Amino acid sequence: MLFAKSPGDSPDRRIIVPLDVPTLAQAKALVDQLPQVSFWKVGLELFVSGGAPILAELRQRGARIFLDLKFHDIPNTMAGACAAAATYGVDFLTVHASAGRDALTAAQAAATTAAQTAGHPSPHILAVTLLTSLNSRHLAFDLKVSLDPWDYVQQMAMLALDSGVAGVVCSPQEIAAVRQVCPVPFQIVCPGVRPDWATAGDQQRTLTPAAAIAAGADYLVIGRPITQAADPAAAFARICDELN
Ligand SMILES: O=C(O)c1cc(=O)[nH]c(=O)n1[C@@H]1O[C@H](COP(=O)(O)O)[C@@H](O)[C@H]1O
Repeated sequence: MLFAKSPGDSPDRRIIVPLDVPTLAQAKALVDQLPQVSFWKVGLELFVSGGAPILAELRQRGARIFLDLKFHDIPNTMAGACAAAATYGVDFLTVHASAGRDALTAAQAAATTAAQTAGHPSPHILAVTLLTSLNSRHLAFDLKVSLDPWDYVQQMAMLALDSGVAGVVCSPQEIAAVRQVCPVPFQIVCPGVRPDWATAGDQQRTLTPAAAIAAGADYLVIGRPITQAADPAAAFARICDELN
């Protein structure tokens, strides 16, 4: 499962759909509704409520898995959590970049070792740079960070690269900032993606799917525009058409 995006990856294989639902039954129903989706994200809501069975279910169906638990803790705890998560055989796993260099390095090392012991390829640890629900005002006034999102994300990306993790999660608005300092094959995975026919909701720093791919995203995480559409399969197909 350790892979870099191949240049031949078609648009549909570069879209990751989050299973942001409260029960395993609802998650399975969504997976059944969207057989075209090859890459699913399991996040906090579903993992806390339903636990690991959804991961086994997705693996059995041959899907790629992004386990998005956004760990943020001291290095020893991060290492233990990432080692445990790596035994599930997932492709991507998230931690917060602001946990710091030692925690990031420990996370990737522990995940790699645990995955190998369990007979899985190592998961790619992705460092979340700055949540896409935050804007420059939140950064300046609430968090008292003096950098704007572009510079802050770039700093977090340099820290992630330097710490040995495989990539970052960032808004599509900062893809160029990341690529300036993190060469391929460092992975750039972007939520905060909104087709122009969808509402932004709580996302603050967005681009359309086509603009995000044009800017150099390796993968797009697109949730509610697909999963809360009246016809999720049609919404997914419409986004793929726009990317083609
Ligand atoms: O790590 C993530 O996936 C993530 C990071 C971030 O900065 N922003 C963000 O929205 N996400 C996730 O991406 C998904 C976006 O979903 P939608 O806003 O419905 O498209 C959610 O599952 C979020 O948890």
